[in-house]
Amino acid sequence: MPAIEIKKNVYWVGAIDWNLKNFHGYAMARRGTTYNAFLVLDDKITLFDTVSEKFKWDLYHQVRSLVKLEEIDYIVVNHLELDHSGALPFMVDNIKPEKIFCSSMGEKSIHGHFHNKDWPLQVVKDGESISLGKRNVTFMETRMLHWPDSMFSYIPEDKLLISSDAFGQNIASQKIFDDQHDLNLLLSEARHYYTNIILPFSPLVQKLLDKVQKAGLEIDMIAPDHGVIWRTHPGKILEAYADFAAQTLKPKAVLVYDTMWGSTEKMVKAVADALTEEGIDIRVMSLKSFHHSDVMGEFSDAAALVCASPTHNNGMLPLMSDFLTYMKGLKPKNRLGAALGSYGWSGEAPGAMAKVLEEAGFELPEKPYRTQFVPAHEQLAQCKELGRNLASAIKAKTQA
Ligand SMILES: Cc1cc2nc3c(=O)[nH]c(=O)nc-3n(C[C@H](O)[C@H](O)[C@H](O)COP(=O)(O)O)c2cc1C
Repeated sequence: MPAIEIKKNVYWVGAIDWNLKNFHGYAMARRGTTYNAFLVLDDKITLFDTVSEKFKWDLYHQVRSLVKLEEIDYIVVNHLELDHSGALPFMVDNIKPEKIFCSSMGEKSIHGHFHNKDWPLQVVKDGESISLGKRNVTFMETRMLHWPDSMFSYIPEDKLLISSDAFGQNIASQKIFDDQHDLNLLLSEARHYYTNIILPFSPLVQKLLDKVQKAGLEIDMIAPDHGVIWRTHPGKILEAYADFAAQTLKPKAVLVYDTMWGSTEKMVKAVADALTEEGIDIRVMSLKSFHHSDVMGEFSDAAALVCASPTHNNGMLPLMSDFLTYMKGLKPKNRLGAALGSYGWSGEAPGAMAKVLEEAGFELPEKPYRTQFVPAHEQLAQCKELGRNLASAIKAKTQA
């Protein structure tokens, strides 16, 4: 894959990871990903970010097609997570840069990752600018978006925002610009990425968007570290982020479940029927078929989450514990929940799931509901009743 000029003398020199499914071990990438790095040819030749260690030679050859590595003067490290910094030691060895720019937390993270004290690090402050010659770079600290070290680099002369992990999507493609793809698909991938990575930091995203607006930055291109570069629709992804961060909810419910012998699944279907009859959009997802990150992607804009598991060894099934732990950590706000399941003799699972939902700040309009062994028509009718009551609460919350 050749280097691609994204602005005059600014090149994409990243790598495409076509086969990535397991994103950092906790989420699923549905379409692979890219590790984007950028090379600016100016009086000071500057490399912005690197790639995952596994792809260091891709980066090397991309850069080498434009300049000799030792001709590079500066490296900017916007984010230390290893998918962007894994190739950094290799590039530092080959480039021997005059300076490596990073945030104050970035300096700590560089030492924490590479234990290398003799790199020519230069810590930059929020709002500080450096000159590359014809261009300047202004750094904007974006602490905890999504790591303490994260920052943006803004090049005013090119109206270019290099945005680290923000505004990214996991899409592997040789078509690196937004206008080469279906916009709805991009926004859906951006939402999936946001929900699984950035959702807990939503209040900070809102502050950052405010700050960018108040600073009156002119932005006509946003270049994130994963996925496509927003050159035609930068406004759309900024708008989408405002919406994701506000957690604007739809009259929609995600029904997530696991089952051993199918009784709990029957109960879920009854709840789903009632929600559908009441006009609520639903998504039914078995944890045996869907990864926890796919469920969270669907739950992103849903007002309600229905959790269903039979009782297993006095608790819920392990896939449900896994999902609830993951979901709680992502801190979704302002949601409704319900818990139900079949049991044999002690029946703890619905109560245990309800407890986690409450701890995660969910409002539960209905008590946890359980049925002994296989639900008969009467019990399924009670599940439908639960579904109808939940639908009323969803409508009230979303004013549908
Ligand atoms: C390995 C195993 C452990 C179980 N442990 C419990 C338990 O601790 N308490 C209980 O009430 N039921 C327990 N059950 C019974 C199930 O909850 C019951 O069969 C239920 O109807 C299964 O629902 P399902 O068809 O949705 O899987 C257990 C079942 C199995 C197979």
